[in-house]
Amino acid sequence: MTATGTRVLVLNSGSSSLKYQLLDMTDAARLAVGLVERIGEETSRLVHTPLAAGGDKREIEGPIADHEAALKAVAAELSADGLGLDSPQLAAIGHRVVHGGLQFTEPTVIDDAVLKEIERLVPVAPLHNPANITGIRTARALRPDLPQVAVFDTAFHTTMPEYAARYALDVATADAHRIRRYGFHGTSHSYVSRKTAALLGKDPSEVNVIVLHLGNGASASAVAGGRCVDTSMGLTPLEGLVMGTRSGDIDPAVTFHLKRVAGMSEDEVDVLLNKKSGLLGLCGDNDMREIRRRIDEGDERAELAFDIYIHRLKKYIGAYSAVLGRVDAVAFTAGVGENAAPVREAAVAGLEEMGMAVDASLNAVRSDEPRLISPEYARVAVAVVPTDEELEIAQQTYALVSA
Ligand SMILES: Nc1ncnc2c1ncn2[C@@H]1O[C@H](COP(=O)(O)OP(=O)(O)O)[C@@H](O)[C@H]1O
Ligand SMILES: CC(=O)OP(=O)(O)O
Ligand SMILES: [Mg+2]
Repeated sequence: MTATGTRVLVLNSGSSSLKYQLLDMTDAARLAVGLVERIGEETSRLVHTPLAAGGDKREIEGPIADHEAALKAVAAELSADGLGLDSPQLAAIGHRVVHGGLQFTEPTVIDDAVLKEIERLVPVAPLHNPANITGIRTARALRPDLPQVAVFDTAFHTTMPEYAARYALDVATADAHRIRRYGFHGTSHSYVSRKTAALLGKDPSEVNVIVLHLGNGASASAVAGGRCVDTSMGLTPLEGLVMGTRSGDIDPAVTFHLKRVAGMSEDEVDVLLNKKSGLLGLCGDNDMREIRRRIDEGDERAELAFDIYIHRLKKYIGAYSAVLGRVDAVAFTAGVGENAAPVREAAVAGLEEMGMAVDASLNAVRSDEPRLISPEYARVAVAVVPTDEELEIAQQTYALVSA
């Protein structure tokens, strides 16, 4: 496939948001960036910045019913800046697709068969794959002639050894239903682990990195010499760390208990664990900024929620240190990891015996650049490494269509 244009539109559809970037791949310049949030609510908001047109940020408020309406609104904003989807300079549209199962280990041009497979995986990514599918269908309807490429969150984790990926479940049952650890946020874990190696002046093959992707969804991964060897999310993006609204690890028997003793239905348990738990369930807020503000005012519920979040994070740092044997770096990324200095400080506090420490003044620096926050004497580099899933998706998409 040979692309005629050099631009790629990247769509990152979340359960209630749509993030997008239009890039020119000749120099990876961002021409437009934006976000639609609170899709499906009365208070939806589109924030669009036409960087190429030198235009100011535009904010449009008002209800946007679903991801189809969101993408059409984005297309209209791009058109207004002369960057519309009808442009002959557009080479492809790259989609973040959260669950690719075992079959998708590489970026893939989307045809009907691929779309069908992504649909088959909806039960194991119920918050994410439906939004991704709507994004693909809408984009295809707008530009049926253009290649659409899926870049999967699960792809980077397919290198995990069998003993890390397989649950200790009856093998026949697990295999019949393809139940195993898939892991997510892989595009970010891959990008950030490579950037961390570069920050240390090393090749990815030379370093062992623990990546902590802390956004609304959150996951940890152990990356040895550039390959993922373990990660905290599992069959679905519910396992592992405490998240904005998801519980992360719990005793699976809690689910039987909720059904048998608390009388909840399957769907109610699903909604409880995915949407009403995590930081939100613990203290009523899922935004780390708000939690820190409440802690500063002496709010004990917010403080306990923070402590539970940090305790889980610490457990994974410990576990992945043992899995890797030698850790060269711990990298914090995504909304919370990049911005919340108190989270980084608390997660590493007390780990001096493991060679990990945070320097308070380095940790307080705000920057969009990858940076070290550990003191010089520390054996393990602790770093803040901003993720860029959109750039990574654009590069993988363009590589595929221009090959
Ligand atoms: N300045 C900040 N301080 C603390 N937390 C922040 C800050 N900015 C953003 N966050 C956190 O980042 C989260 C969103 O992260 P992000 O990576 O954008 O998530 P997602 O991609 O899953 O939507 C917010 O819920 C918020 O808690
Ligand atoms: C997989 C996942 O949890 O993604 P997000 O953080 O975008 O919700
Ligand atoms: Mg994200």
